[in-house]
Amino acid sequence: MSSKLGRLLVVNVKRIFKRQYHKNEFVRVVEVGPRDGLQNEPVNVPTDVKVEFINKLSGTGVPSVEVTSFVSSKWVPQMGDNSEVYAGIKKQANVSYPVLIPNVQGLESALKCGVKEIAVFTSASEGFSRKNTNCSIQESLRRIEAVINEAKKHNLKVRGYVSCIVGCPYDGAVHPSSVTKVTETLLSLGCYEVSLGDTIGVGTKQLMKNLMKDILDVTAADKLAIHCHDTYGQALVNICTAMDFGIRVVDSAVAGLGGCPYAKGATGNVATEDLVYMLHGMGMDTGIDLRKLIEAGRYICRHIKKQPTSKVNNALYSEYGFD
Ligand SMILES: CC(C)(COP(=O)([O-])OP(=O)([O-])OC[C@H]1O[C@@H](n2cnc3c(N)ncnc32)[C@H](O)[C@@H]1OP(=O)([O-])[O-])[C@@H](O)C(=O)NCCC(=O)NCCSC(=O)C[C@@](C)(O)CC(=O)[O-]
Repeated sequence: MSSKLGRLLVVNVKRIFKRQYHKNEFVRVVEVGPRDGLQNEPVNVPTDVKVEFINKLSGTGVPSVEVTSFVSSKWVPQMGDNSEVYAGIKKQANVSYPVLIPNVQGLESALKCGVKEIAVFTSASEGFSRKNTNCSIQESLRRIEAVINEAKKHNLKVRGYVSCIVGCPYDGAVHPSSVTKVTETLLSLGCYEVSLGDTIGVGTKQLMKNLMKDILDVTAADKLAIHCHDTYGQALVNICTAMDFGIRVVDSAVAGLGGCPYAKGATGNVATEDLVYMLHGMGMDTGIDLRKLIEAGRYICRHIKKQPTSKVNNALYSEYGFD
């Protein structure tokens, strides 16, 4: 057998094994409701409500809750109480509390609060990068490098985000190779994991497959997470597709909260309740208590005067009425 054929066989066997789900396999859910969920909320959410919301989420068994962002409050006023929120929450030993950081200025403020994990963010499309962070992708990567160099001195864990993995509200379709290139750069700069964001929820199963094939040629699945907005109702399908390729970390927001202020028309993230219901139905383990999650979703929705968009939340609530 030629060595080329041998290599091909190994790659394909690895792919087949990656597609298998094992009973009770752990899927790490990253709850982004307090940050991605609330950042675009027009109603002013009082700091004590955010703190109570995060404490309730911490009690559900979710291993990671993205708490807030240290971005400019002129750009995102809703996150202006970042330090107070971070200081106010009860930190549980088994939960990570990452915060979103755009630049060294944001990192310096976050360090004063004693954060242990941060998330940096860029985009696979130029148009979104400019609207969201007022700079090109290249410039955002330079900022990220400076942030990571500083973060390393303080032993912080750094997670990365790439937005617009299939489509951009300004530039249209995004080619997988743009996502792969930015993801590789983030990993090489020192991110322990990169979350791939379908910011405007335009992804379909086929687009997700194309992306996975491209990106997994150069990156291991255990370095990736998936972050799907549900604008077109495709989020769970796209998450399953990413999981078929071996991804086991999924971002979501309780009650389906969310949307990015710089991605017009983008609605909420996939709802954590719907995700957890699906994963448990697949025999997978998340460590999350669905009932407590529903209560956390109901709590925040009462305060922002919205109905949860989570189908599971609404179905179970109307059946059992617990709260
Ligand atoms: C990146 C900047 C700051 C550049 O904004 P800029 O205006 O170009 O920044 P600048 O350096 O020229 O500074 C202008 C002013 O902002 C201040 N400033 C500067 N930095 C900070 C900071 N860190 N914290 C507080 N203040 C800050 C700075 O001090 C100055 O204040 P002034 O002198 O005018 O009073 C701005 O564009 C920004 O804050 N953008 C963030 C936008 C954002 O948060 N978007 C949503 C998050 S991303 C997302 O949702 C997608 C994701 C992650 O969920 C995944 C997905 O779904 O795809």
